[in-house]
Amino acid sequence: MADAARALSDEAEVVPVSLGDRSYEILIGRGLLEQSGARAKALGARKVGVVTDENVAAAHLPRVMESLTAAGLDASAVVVPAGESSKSLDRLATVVDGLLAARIERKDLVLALGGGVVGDLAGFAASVLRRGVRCLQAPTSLLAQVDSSVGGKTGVNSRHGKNLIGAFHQPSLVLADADALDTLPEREFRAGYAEVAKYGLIDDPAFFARLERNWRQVFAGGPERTNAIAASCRAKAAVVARDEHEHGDRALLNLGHTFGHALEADVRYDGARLVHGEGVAIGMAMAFRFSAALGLAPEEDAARVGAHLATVGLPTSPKAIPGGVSDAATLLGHMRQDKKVEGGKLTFILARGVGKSFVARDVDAEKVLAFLESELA
Ligand SMILES: O=C(O)C(=O)C[C@@H](O)[C@H](O)[C@H](O)COP(=O)(O)O
Repeated sequence: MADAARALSDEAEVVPVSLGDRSYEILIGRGLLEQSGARAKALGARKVGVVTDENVAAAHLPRVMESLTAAGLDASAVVVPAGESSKSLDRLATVVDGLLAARIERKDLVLALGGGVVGDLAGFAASVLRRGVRCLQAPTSLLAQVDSSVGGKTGVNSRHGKNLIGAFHQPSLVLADADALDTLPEREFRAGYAEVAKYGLIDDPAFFARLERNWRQVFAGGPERTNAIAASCRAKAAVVARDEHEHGDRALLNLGHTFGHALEADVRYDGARLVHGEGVAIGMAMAFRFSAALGLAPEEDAARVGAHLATVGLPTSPKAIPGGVSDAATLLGHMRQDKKVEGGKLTFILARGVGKSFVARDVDAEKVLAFLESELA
């Protein structure tokens, strides 16, 4: 890293992601968007193609463009509509076209400015542009800061399911600017909190217990929020460093996602009814209830998980989704498209208790169906 960028890092918390020659840093702190020009320059770019959405552009694009041009970089922007519907092949084509029109070259940078949708879309665009251009992730939502901007999963949705078209493309740097969370709508913040709680539920019961005690401070901002973000990034970085391409225990990060993605697909990614983090909250509560129903986890742990998520205002049942969802067989059909399916067999992340999650392969579809029926009754 160049000296100027190293000096700037002193003010931010730095979480390394160790992946050999593709290693990078996650910087967590205030005022990082204003440093995007210096950071991009330190990465050796001449041009930067910013990809963002209409809402984030209104809130943050001017200061990012100013920072890039002040650093002497040639900056352009592609702005997409906000919401999950932008994670489509059609939108990908317009983003790639915009980046090509701006003549973003191989040694330049794509800067993903936004939440999970923008990060996944822009990251995927960077992975295919001229067969691979580097990407700087500048996540502006809690969900993107603690999860989707880290680890290199990029992609778009298909009519067959969520994130079914994509690539692993690690970012070159992640700038998680705490200032961006100050103006995040409460529903978005809460949805991102589901992914924070996930890290405790996977393998860190002490972190989950701390969240149970201190969630109000996390919502309020200040050091407890920064601690929660940094702890989440450290947890994710460790898993990604062990298993970058999800051959093994990276699948643990999918806790709640098999049910959650099926619900998102079922409502056709209608964010007015269900956003991703809400789907994950319902999915995690279901994964614990399913684990209890299978006799794997104590009923009290399932109840405890549901109670905490509900306490912060997250939905915990598919019946809470406005407009309702399809029947159990249809939901099971969505799950059969999950990327963790192997030889047609369903894989779930189940738990033996809080902080004791594991990957369960070859889960009996009849048992899943019966469980879904009970959840919808
Ligand atoms: O990074 C991972 O690995 C995850 O599974 C994190 C998830 O929270 C994230 O939503 C991810 O994009 C889902 O991945 P998918 O492979 O199930 O599409």
